[in-house]
Amino acid sequence: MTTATISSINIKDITVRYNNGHTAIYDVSFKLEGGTTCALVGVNGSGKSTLFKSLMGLVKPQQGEIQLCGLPISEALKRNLVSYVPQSEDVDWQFPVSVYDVVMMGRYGYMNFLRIPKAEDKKMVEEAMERVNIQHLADRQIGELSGGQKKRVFLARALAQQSRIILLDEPFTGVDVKTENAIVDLLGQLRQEGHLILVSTHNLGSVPDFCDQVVMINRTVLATGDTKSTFTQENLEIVFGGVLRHIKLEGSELHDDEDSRSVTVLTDDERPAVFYGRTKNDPPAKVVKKCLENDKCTDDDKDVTK
Ligand SMILES: Nc1ncnc2c1ncn2[C@@H]1O[C@H](COP(=O)(O)OP(=O)(O)OP(=O)(O)O)[C@@H](O)[C@H]1O
Repeated sequence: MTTATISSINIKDITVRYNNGHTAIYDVSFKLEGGTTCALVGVNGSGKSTLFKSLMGLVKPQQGEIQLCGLPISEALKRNLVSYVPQSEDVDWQFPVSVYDVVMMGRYGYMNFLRIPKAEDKKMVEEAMERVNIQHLADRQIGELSGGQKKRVFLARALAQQSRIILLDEPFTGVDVKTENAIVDLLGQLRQEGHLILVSTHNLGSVPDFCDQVVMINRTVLATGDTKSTFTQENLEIVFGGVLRHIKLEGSELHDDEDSRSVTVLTDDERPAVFYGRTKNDPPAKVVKKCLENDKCTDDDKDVTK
C-alpha cells in the first residue's frame, strides 16, 4: 500500500480567519486514521463547517498545516481521496440538475475536461445509487426531493467518488429515523471497508452508537480521543456549557412516525450521555425542555404532541 492510499487526516495547529477579521478556529490539531468514524461535535458557530471547508481547500488557514493521506490538500483532491457531503444550506437546490447528474459529479475527477462518462463511471454511479436506495429517483430534479433524499444523493456522490476520506456535515439534519438508521448502517460498512469518516452532528444521542472517535471543539479542540473515554459528561459540559442532562431514548410511545424511541432522564449511575440541553432557556427539543423543568419525565411529558 502506498502512502497515499492509507487513509489519514493530520491537522497541525491550524487557524482560520475570515475576511471580516473573525477568527473561526485557532490552533486546531488532531490526527485520525482509516477504519474510523469520528464525530465532530460542538455548539453552533464553534467552527465545524469551517474545519470541513479547510479540509476541502475551500478556505485557506492563515496558519498551520493539513495533510490528507500524507499529502497536501490539493494533491489529495486531485487524486480523489476526499469527498464532502455539505450541509443542506450550502447547496443551491434551484440549480437545474438531475439526481443522476449530481451522483455523476463524484466521477468528474476521473474524467478528462470533456466529462464524457465511461462505462466504469456509469457502473460506479449506478452502484452508489443502489447502495443508498435512490435508483428510482435518478431522473428527478435535485430541488424536488425531500431533505432525507437530498442527503442520500450527496452520500451517493461521495460513494461514486470512491474516496478514502468522507466528510459529512450534519448528515442527520432533516432526515427521518429510518434514513438516519440507513446512513448509520452505511457509515458502519464504510468504516469496515477502511474509510476514514469525519461527521459533524448535533445528534449527540447517536454518537456512542456509531462513532469510535470524537473531536470536541469550540473554536479550538477541547477534547479528542476514543468515544468511550472522551465522550463523557465532564467533557460534554465543557463543550456545551449550561445545563447538561443525560437522557436515554427508548420505547415506543413518543412518535407517530417510525421513531420508536422515548425519553427517560437517567440517574448519574445510569448515564451513557446520549442527549443534551444547552441552557435552560434554549433546550434543543420540546421534550427535553419539559424534562429539564420538571427534573423528571412524566408520561404526560413524553407526549411531544402536547
Ligand atoms: N464566510 C464567513 N465569513 C465570516 N464569518 C464566518 C463565515 N462563515 C462562518 N463564519 C463564522 O465563523 C464561525 C464558525 O462558523 P461555522 O459555520 O464553522 O460553525 P459551525 O460549528 O459549523 O456552526 P453550526 O453548528 O451552526 O453549523 C461563526 O462565528 C460564523 O459566524
